[in-house]
Amino acid sequence: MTETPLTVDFVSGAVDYRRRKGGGRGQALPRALGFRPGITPDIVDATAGLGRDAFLLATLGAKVTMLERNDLVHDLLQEAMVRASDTSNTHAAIIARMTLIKGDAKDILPELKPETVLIDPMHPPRGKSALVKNEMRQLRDLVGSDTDCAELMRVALATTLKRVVLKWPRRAKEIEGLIKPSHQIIGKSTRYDVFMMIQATADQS
Ligand SMILES: C[S@@+](CC[C@H](N)C(=O)[O-])C[C@H]1O[C@@H](n2cnc3c(N)ncnc32)[C@H](O)[C@@H]1O
Repeated sequence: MTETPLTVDFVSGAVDYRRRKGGGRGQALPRALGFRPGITPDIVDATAGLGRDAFLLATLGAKVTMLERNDLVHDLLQEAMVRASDTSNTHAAIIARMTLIKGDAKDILPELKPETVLIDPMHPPRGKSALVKNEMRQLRDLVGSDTDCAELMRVALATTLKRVVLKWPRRAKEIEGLIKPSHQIIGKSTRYDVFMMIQATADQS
């Protein structure tokens, strides 16, 4: 059977379902990033990928700057943003809150000096690889394993003003050499490690 090519789609399927039926600000990701009643952070998504997290955050009202270093993934995102904008006023309003930049976040974050950063690198391969979703496997085939994610975390922790959130598989090995997170939000398969900058500085002293 031929495999469907990797696509980015903000108007149908799982992404659309999550927009319409998802748990809003109560979901683990927005909570980890500091969404509160009346507070909507501006976010830099340093590892944009297929844009699903960024789109969800923009749906919840956040301005999201997406960084993606892979040329093909960047272009898929850009095309999907144009298609979504043309679909409806609702989608156009969400996409208007999303900005896409091509390049390596390790170089761009120091220029942006962001307040809140999300980092979701390609995760280490799981033992039960058949369970890895098809599109994630296709993305991994394209971009590789993000073996520099420890360095990306170090740059993010050094340049972000308020909060860095690392999205990581719940049971995966820790990234070596990182300071301890201020707190964690643990879901069924995913864990969010939250690094608050004031505490991160205090921990290092
Ligand atoms: C696991 S995917 C992110 C999935 C994304 N959170 C989503 O909701 O679709 C990781 C992506 O981050 C990109 N990436 C990894 N390290 C990066 C870096 N230092 N700068 C820019 N992009 C990076 C990879 O090319 C890949 O497309």
